[in-house]
Amino acid sequence: MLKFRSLGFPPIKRKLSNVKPIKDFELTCGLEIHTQLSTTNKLFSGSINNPFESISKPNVNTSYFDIALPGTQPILNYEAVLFALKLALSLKSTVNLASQFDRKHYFYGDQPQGYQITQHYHPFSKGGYLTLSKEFDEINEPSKEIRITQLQIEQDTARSIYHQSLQQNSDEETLIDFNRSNVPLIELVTEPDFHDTLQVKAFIKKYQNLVRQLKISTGDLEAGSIRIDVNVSVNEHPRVELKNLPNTSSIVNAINYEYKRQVNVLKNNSLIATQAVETRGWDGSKTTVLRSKESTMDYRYMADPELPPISLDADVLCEVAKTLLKDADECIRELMSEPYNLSKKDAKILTIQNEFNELYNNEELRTYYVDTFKLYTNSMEDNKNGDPKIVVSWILHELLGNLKKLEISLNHVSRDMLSPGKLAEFLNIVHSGVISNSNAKQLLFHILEEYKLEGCNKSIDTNFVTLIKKYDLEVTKKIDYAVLEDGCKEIIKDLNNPKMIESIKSGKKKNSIKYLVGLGMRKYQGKIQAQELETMFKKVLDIK
Ligand SMILES: Nc1ncnc2c1ncn2[C@@H]1O[C@H](COP(=O)(O)OP(=O)(O)OP(=O)(O)O)[C@@H](O)[C@H]1O
Ligand SMILES: [Mg+2]
Ligand SMILES: [Mg+2]
Repeated sequence: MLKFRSLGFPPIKRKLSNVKPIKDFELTCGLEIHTQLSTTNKLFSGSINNPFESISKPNVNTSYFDIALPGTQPILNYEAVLFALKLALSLKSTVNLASQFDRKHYFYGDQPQGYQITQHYHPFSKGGYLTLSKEFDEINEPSKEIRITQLQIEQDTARSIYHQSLQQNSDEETLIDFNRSNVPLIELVTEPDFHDTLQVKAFIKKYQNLVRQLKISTGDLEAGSIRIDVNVSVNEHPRVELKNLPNTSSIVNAINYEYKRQVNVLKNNSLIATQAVETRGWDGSKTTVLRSKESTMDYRYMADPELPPISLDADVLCEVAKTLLKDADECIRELMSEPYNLSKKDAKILTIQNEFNELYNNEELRTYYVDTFKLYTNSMEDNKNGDPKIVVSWILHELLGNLKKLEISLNHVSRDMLSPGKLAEFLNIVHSGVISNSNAKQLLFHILEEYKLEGCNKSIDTNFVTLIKKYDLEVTKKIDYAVLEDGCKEIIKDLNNPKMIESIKSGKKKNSIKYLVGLGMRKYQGKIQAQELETMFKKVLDIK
């Protein structure tokens, strides 16, 4: 059996370059994006919606309707409508208060109904846009609006698995797994507004972030929760539709290839397509013809007589709009200004959900940061001391790292043992210098680990002052500098590496002093601040 998650081409690590424009030939692209919705049940049946079900368990989430037994009828799952509404409203798309379903007829093994239920004549919503910017999305123009043509709700097909038959002399056979059949999809169609690959890449990323922020999809391209067809044309010539693009690098590389190919065809005075729209696939290095669409496909669209229109009340739209979160760019901008003054990088990490993550979502993370920041800076005002930057660095580097390592959800810890107030208190203690940074990191890990071992029970001791005493983690207050100097000299002597010492002294490998500091921390069991040790090593080595 094929392992679904590993299907596709290996991701390309190098940075994807933008398309190189060829004089007098303008590239134009439009996208069709299919997004699997993470509703509990499927679109028109009560089956469990789990397109990631193990491939070794085919057809387990399948009902009679999903395999199209005659006589079975669709019943619309309104959770999918709610998800579509969230997306449409976020994209400022005008929602149709009475959209309808149509049948798109074609014959294929993974579509036993003989048609796909989609929305052709009266789609769910029309219009809308997503704005890209140079500042946040790394495009070349200061700002670029990509217009949305429409959003439509439709059902996914089953999954075809092609493999060689085990019987002698027989051809390749196709297995069909119906777990994916009837999973809800939204097809988003954009206007042909893209003129380079940076814009395409930026749009995909922003769209992925949006569906993750809305919690309507895992937004994963490689795993197939988002599948994108790209339409490519040059100047006023017909578009070519590209399919089978499993990830962003394939999309960018296929557009680059297709643009050059079409320009060459035009330079040779040939036609791009003999029929209206040619569909081509991507094999990892070139595009090849799959079919010439309109000539062979007559979908015979017709309204589905078994499904009434999706009738929505304008009040419902207002209620759903109220539940939507603030625009991600706005959140990033806010975090980059007073009082937080975060770097763009940190503000983005707090706001954007880069991957589907069960341990925290970014709304929780950002709120946790903001609450901790406020409590920490309030207490700073009382004692006129503190460094607001340590809040973000502890949350992003220490806390998140530990949560991932221990597989604990932020939601759990932030509700009880490490509320924003508790973390602010902890950071105050760290800043006061009672405990060294490295011991504080260990203490944080320790209490989280205890929490996990106790089955995430809130009865964990988080009285930091007593814990520091209990584990003897307090920094030595009265440092005898003469003793420390001897200690540092001893470390250098034991290290017995004159080459390294020379390179530190000469400034060639300045940072290697951190290695010495590490040795010092070990020697003094973290009871001396790293800074004190670094100063002493510099003194001993006569570094200014
Ligand atoms: N001149 C053009 N150059 C590039 N893309 C174009 C051009 N004109 C239209 N497009 C794009 O073609 C796509 C048309 O998608 P749409 O779903 O409407 O039709 P389709 O591809 O014929 O149907 P299907 O859903 O069956 O594939 C849009 O993404 C649109 O932006
Ligand atoms: Mg298409
Ligand atoms: Mg389409």
